[in-house]
Amino acid sequence: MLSFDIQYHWQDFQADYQAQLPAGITSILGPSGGGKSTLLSLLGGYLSGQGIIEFSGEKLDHLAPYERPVSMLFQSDNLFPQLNVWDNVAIGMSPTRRLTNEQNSKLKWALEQTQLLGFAQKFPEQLSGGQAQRVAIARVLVRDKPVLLLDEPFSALDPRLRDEMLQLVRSLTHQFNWTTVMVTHAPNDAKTLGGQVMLVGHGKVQALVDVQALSAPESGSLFAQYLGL
Ligand SMILES: Nc1ncnc2c1ncn2[C@@H]1O[C@H](COP(=O)(O)OP(=O)(O)OP(=O)(O)O)[C@@H](O)[C@H]1O
Repeated sequence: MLSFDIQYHWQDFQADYQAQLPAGITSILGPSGGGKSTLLSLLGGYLSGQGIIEFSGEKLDHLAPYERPVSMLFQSDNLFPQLNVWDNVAIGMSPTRRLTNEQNSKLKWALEQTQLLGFAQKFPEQLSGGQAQRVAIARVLVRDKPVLLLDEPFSALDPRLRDEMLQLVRSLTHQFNWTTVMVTHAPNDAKTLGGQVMLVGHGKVQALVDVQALSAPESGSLFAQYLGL
């Protein structure tokens, strides 16, 4: 269970987020500027607020990003351009990229899972957008953290590839029992991922419901308003 009760201010923006998220997938939807990315950055430790963040009973709020049981994937720039695919993943396990035999096997396994075995020697500039995001997912796999935060990582991909990536995140989340939280602007992404959806607006968690509610939102509900129904 990932639970949080966080207060955060920045200039005119005042946020106060509370929720409890079980293992599985939660997609965050909501209007632009409503505070979705801010919430993700607070959970990842890239911004600091007041309050409490707990994962499985462990308090995270005083931990630096790298000490948290969390991996984060951004829309782009997840890779080091000067390192090849193998090294971009290796750095997730060891800053020096010197790996034990066991770590080497794990890296190979992660490249297999993300269908990148043939790309190990390629550099980021030689990859398509989808391949680059798969490398970032391979790094998430070797880091082996139970919480995965995604900030619109697939929004620049064409629909078919985007769907493939969402399916990959969905199956890895279930396979490894991750708590995955993804910000998106597309209600369809949330439907593909399954799980639950959280509506964030005006710096607050306004609703948290099963994703099926998106297909038939109650008239007058906040989700219906957000979807323009
Ligand atoms: N440290 C910060 N630096 C710059 N802006 C910040 C910071 N913290 C909060 N904000 C502001 O917080 C508000 C919420 O932004 P945020 O990016 O979280 O919204 P969002 O829902 O993710 O929007 P979008 O869908 O457009 O990405 C904005 O007004 C933003 O300018």
